[in-house]
Amino acid sequence: AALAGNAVALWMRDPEQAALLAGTRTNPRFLPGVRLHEAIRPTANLADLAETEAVLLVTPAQTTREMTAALSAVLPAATPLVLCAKGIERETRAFLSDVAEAVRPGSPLAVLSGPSFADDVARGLPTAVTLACRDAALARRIAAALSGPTLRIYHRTDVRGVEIGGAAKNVLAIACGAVAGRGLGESAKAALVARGFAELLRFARAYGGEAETLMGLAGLGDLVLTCSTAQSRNFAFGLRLGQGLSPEAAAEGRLVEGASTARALVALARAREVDMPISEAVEKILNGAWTLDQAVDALMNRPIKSELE
Ligand SMILES: NC(=O)C1=CN([C@@H]2O[C@H](COP(=O)(O)OP(=O)(O)OC[C@H]3O[C@@H](n4cnc5c(N)ncnc54)[C@H](O)[C@@H]3O)[C@@H](O)[C@H]2O)C=CC1
Ligand SMILES: O=C(CO)COP(=O)(O)O
Repeated sequence: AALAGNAVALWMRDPEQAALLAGTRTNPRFLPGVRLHEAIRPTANLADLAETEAVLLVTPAQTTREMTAALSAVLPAATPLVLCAKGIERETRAFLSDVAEAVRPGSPLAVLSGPSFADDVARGLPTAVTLACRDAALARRIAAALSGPTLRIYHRTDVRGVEIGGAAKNVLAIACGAVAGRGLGESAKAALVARGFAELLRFARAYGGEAETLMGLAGLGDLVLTCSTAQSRNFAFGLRLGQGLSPEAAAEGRLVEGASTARALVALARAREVDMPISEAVEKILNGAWTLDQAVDALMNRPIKSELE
């Protein structure tokens, strides 16, 4: 937002961290080596966001409900909220836009997703993402306001498709990482990306997302990025699972959204009879029902069928 020429208030919950960031202009823990843009003003006071034109919510997916409620107390009802987390609410199996809509009914809501490591965006490396809002004019306005010389934002009205892409690709990236960690080869990884994408499409169709959205940045684009490199925490988590670490050890205390979302994703898929064998395998590995080798066996020994099924 700052690179696009906006004045930005950056809220964080810890007043000490906010003061430290305001003073040092660096955050060695979360963004090492990046100097905070001069147009960004850190604050620990949510009320400082009351007059902003739009709020980007970038806390973990499972905090969406509590954060939207906290924001509702300080924001005018007309302030657009842009959800940036990628996941599904674990307890309720609700999509994040439905969570925010339930807490703040009728207020403008958008979802921002797509292939974009925070580190790349903060360093001003070229990045392209998708923003969806049911109000097409608002989608265009927010996309234009946040786009800058290094960040290009496409807009759509398909909120569901964009949020499904972000949530599901994290689960699939864990599978890709596990294949890499177990040394199963690049061919297996490519097969997983392609068959994982087929799962994503099937799931989106069953839940009202548009196939074209999933073929774009928020689906295929983010799946390819997250399945390619250990710069992704989901991929790196899978990599360590593949090397034999337990889920707890593999997370290394970092946020792994795919691990939090896997069970809800699989439950939603089952509820509408969507076949998602790769996501199911990830969920079974995470809950201890299968070893990685059992998962590979199960995936390779499924009945031979048409590629389009
Ligand atoms: N890091 C990345 O490259 C990208 C992240 N995302 C998504 O953004 C979301 C957040 O991810 P990151 O920023 O990378 O995670 P992170 O773990 O680096 O940072 C999360 C931040 O949220 C704060 N936080 C955690 N619980 C909170 C709570 N209950 N209330 C207030 N603040 C809380 C933490 O203190 C931390 O500052 C995730 O859903 C992720 O999938 C999306 C695109 C790229
Ligand atoms: O969503 C991301 C890139 O688009 C970040 O992925 P990880 O959460 O796996 O690091």
